[in-house]
Amino acid sequence: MGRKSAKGKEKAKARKEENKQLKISMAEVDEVNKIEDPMAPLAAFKKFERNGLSITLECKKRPTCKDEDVEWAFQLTKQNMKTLYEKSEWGWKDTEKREEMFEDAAWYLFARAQDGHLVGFVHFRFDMDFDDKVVYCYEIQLAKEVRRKGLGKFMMQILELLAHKTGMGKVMSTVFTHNDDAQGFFIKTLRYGIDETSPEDNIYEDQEHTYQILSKIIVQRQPLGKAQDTQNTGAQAATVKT
Ligand SMILES: CC(=O)SCCNC(=O)CCNC(=O)[C@H](O)C(C)(C)COP(=O)(O)OP(=O)(O)OC[C@H]1O[C@@H](n2cnc3c(N)ncnc32)[C@H](O)[C@@H]1OP(=O)(O)O
Repeated sequence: MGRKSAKGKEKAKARKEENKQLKISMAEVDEVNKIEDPMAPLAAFKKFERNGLSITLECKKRPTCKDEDVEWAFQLTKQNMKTLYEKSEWGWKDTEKREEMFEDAAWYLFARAQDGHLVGFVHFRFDMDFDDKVVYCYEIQLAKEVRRKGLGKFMMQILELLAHKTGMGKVMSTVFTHNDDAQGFFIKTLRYGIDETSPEDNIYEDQEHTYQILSKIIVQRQPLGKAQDTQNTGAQAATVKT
């Protein structure tokens, strides 16, 4: 066996560095998933009082949610999305969707009306997507009576703030190309772009897909160590237009 070339050594070193960084990132995501209430430093975002709505927002990890609340979220998702899923390459399967929504790794941002009944939710996760630490929005679903009043935008802005506070690099979501409401909402209003991992961005992919992966980069303006610094809350919130 001959000697490895200098180039080969450099590549191996770079790969080792990448693996090391990946392990660090994974450990950081694990730490974030242990936070009890990631919205604690975002008190100003726990109320939405606008356009005739008076809504309370609460952020919970799935194991601390009531089963009946997650079941309500599942039923709303089915009501809003079943037809859209049936038009996609995935189809709709009650068991699969329910299992996904009940997984321990799920986080919920619930929206409640003044009398306590649920009107909407976001199911999201702090996770790794390839090499990136991300907040992945699995689902945003609102009841019909509270739509087009700014609540969806407000909830997605909370997700961006959570990503910022916890040092995640982007917020991602998967959206059907035939869901005009969601396309308008994510691309035009929230200014999400097509993620590099979206199937149409893959030059080796010639199959047509009915979904796109969208994302928004979160610019980190402070070191991760200060991610939970509550004194910065006002300044962070001010950077987000609601
Ligand atoms: C990752 C996923 O979960 S994809 C699936 C998304 N969920 C669904 O499709 C379920 C049904 N829809 C909904 O639950 C909601 O309508 C959402 C989440 C899409 C949007 O939430 P809303 O509270 O209704 O949106 P919000 O009022 O914040 O809208 C802000 C802006 O987004 C845009 N927008 C919102 N809904 C729509 C729509 N149906 N069509 C086009 N643009 C829209 C508009 O510019 C709107 O501003 P405007 O009302 O002043 O024109």
